[in-house]
Amino acid sequence: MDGVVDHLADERNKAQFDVEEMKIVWAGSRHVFELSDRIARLVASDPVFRKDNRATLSRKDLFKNTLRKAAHAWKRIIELRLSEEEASKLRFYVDEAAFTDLHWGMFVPAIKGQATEEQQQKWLPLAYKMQIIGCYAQTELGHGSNVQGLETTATFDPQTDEFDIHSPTLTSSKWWPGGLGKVSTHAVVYARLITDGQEHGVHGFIVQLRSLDDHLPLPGITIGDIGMKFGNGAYNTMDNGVTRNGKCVRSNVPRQLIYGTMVFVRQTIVSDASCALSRAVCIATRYSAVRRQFGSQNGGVETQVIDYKTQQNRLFPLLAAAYAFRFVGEWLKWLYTDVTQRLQANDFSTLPEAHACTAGLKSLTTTFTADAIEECRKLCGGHGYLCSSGLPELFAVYVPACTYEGDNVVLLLQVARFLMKTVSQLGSEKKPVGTTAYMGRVEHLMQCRCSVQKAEDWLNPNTILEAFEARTARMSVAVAQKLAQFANPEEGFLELSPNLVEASVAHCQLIVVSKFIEKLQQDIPGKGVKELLGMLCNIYALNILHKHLGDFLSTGSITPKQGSLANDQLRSLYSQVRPNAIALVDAFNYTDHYLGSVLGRYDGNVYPKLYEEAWKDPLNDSVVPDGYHEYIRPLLKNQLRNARL
Ligand SMILES: CCCCCCCCCC/C=C\C/C=C/C(=O)SCCNC(=O)CCNC(=O)[C@H](O)C(C)(C)COP(=O)(O)OP(=O)(O)OC[C@H]1O[C@@H](n2cnc3c(N)ncnc32)[C@H](O)[C@@H]1OP(=O)(O)O
Ligand SMILES: Cc1cc2nc3c(=O)[nH]c(=O)nc-3n(C[C@H](O)[C@H](O)[C@H](O)COP(=O)(O)OP(=O)(O)OC[C@H]3O[C@@H](n4cnc5c(N)ncnc54)[C@H](O)[C@@H]3O)c2cc1C
Repeated sequence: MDGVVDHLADERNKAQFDVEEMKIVWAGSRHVFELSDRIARLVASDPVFRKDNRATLSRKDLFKNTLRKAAHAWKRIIELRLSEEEASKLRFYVDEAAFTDLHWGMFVPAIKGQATEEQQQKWLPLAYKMQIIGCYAQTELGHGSNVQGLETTATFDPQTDEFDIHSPTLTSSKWWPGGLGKVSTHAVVYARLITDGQEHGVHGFIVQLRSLDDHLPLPGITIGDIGMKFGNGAYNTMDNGVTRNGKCVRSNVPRQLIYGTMVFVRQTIVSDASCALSRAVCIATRYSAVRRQFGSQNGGVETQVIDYKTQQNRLFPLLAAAYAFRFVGEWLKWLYTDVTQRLQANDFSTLPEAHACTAGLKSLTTTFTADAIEECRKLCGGHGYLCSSGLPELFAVYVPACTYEGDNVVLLLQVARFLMKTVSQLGSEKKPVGTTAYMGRVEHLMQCRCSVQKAEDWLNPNTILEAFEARTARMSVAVAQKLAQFANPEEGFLELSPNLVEASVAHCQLIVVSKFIEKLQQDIPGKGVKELLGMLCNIYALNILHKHLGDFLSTGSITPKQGSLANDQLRSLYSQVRPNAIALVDAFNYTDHYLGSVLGRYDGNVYPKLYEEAWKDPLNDSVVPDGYHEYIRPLLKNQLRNARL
């Protein structure tokens, strides 16, 4: 900021907490903060990583530019001898969906999680050095959610000791895998295993797709890109592929681990949600402090839009959710590490819970984040619709997260199965543990009464927790009782699926709230840091309570009066957060390069930069547009009737 006027300086001076300490809390540790900060600056200062031209590039140029960036990133990783952690941060800050996401994010983890020792020794060194590039080829044209319905077959031929991978139908073409269309040389292909004419369900197979000499597809394999996707630049930096046929090398692992890569990636998606959400919130918050509309008295300045209660009511719950998702993401990472260690010791006992938590939280956080990015666009008024705000592209890149790695509704139905199983086992030897431990107090939760009498009573974490637990337990038990009335449980499950999904959402919201509350029980240094986090936790919880009041009231978990008091408390919390809003988004420590938004600039110098940015549009290369002589002039001169268009 040297020599630059900080238009948000007054806002920063209002902060009542130690922003530098909050940056460490957000990053997770001082080590991660320092590493992230260093790598973010490295990326921001490298001209190859510029991204302000993405909206105007053609698909081919966009894609080639992504290849250039990926190659440059790899070069820098080698030159600077970056660690795995640093390299992954570098790719994060380059901020462009690319085949490398799938290589490092799914292909390598799939081999690590599902391949035998021997296979790992063969493939991992090649993958680590990027001497092969891999992708994750599960989804087909005809089946995505229904993994057991995949049609690709892998038939073992004992004579050649090979598997014949076959796409027997058009709908069995692998369709969607990122990186497959144009870049990947190898894939983990999911196919139905057939030996001796017998089927053994879906397994993963490492398949070479392209020659390592000239990149041409190997004989019998047809590969291409599936076409333009939603948004202009956005996800179109990625090649998503279609392929048929191939040959492969044998794989043999326990059935439960076949889905392991999805559990891993869903866990990373929850942390990613806090990144995408915080980014949108940072843009909307800074711009809301810069933007002024109405309220001028005697020719004085107008009101900053962030001071309107409606703006706060829309924005601050999103800010609170960004922090909430950060902390639940941290916890989920711990849960995943724990389950992985157990699996290595052949202990599968916590896998169902890990599956339910990753599936449910992936669904909850991505749905919320996608909606929140769009809300942030609206919070920025008309300028939010400009590509230079960064929000349209962020939305277009982010929104498929609601679909990939499991459609969000399909995933909530998985949580519902887990919840119903838990309810059905109540009263048996098997006691609910972990995130369902509260079900162990179901008798109390079914009849307890919320004690809130005045608005401030809602600041008690135990009060909030019990209201959320009572709501979820009562919704789950109610739907379980309805299910029990069906002679055929699967028929009942289909019929009641909307109620089941609602119970799952309630359960996942409870997890997020409880993990935020647990975070606040830790030692958190820094003046005012814990206090501010406490306010955000309360905003997150009370806003859900307000938005889902129907659930809380219909289950009798709170009274209408208590619901109204929660809303009063929310308004008071907004006033307390308001002076800290800019500092709370500064704590994300995003560079202007990463934010990619004129509206979210650190210095708040929005208007001159918007004006400057507009002139860079290719349409402004000439004053009189191309096409004037053919189409505008004849129109104006009334010569269209004779014109050849
Ligand atoms: C290091 C840097 C990291 C960076 C990260 C990079 C991320 C990059 C992001 C890039 C962007 C996009 C990539 C996108 C990739 C993809 O989309 S890959 C394809 C993903 N596909 C899906 O997610 C499909 C969704 N469908 C399913 O998961 C299942 O098939 C479904 C469970 C919904 C259907 O199940 P059913 O047929 O009903 O049941 P079945 O399969 O028979 O299961 C029986 C049994 O197994 C339990 N189960 C199910 N899933 C899991 C799991 N994942 N883990 C553990 N256990 C699981 C299920 O609960 C049943 O248990 P039960 O005890 O018998 O009830
Ligand atoms: C950008 C992007 C990247 C991707 N990358 C990859 C990749 O790298 N590798 C890969 O293998 N795949 C990839 N995919 C595919 C992705 O995993 C699937 O699209 C996803 O799992 C959803 O499956 P589907 O498309 O079959 O949806 P469908 O299952 O056809 O869903 C359609 C609708 O049906 C509903 N529905 C489906 N089943 C049920 C049910 N049982 N009960 C109630 N409702 C139901 C859904 O909620 C949805 O509303 C990618 C997809 C996208 C968009």
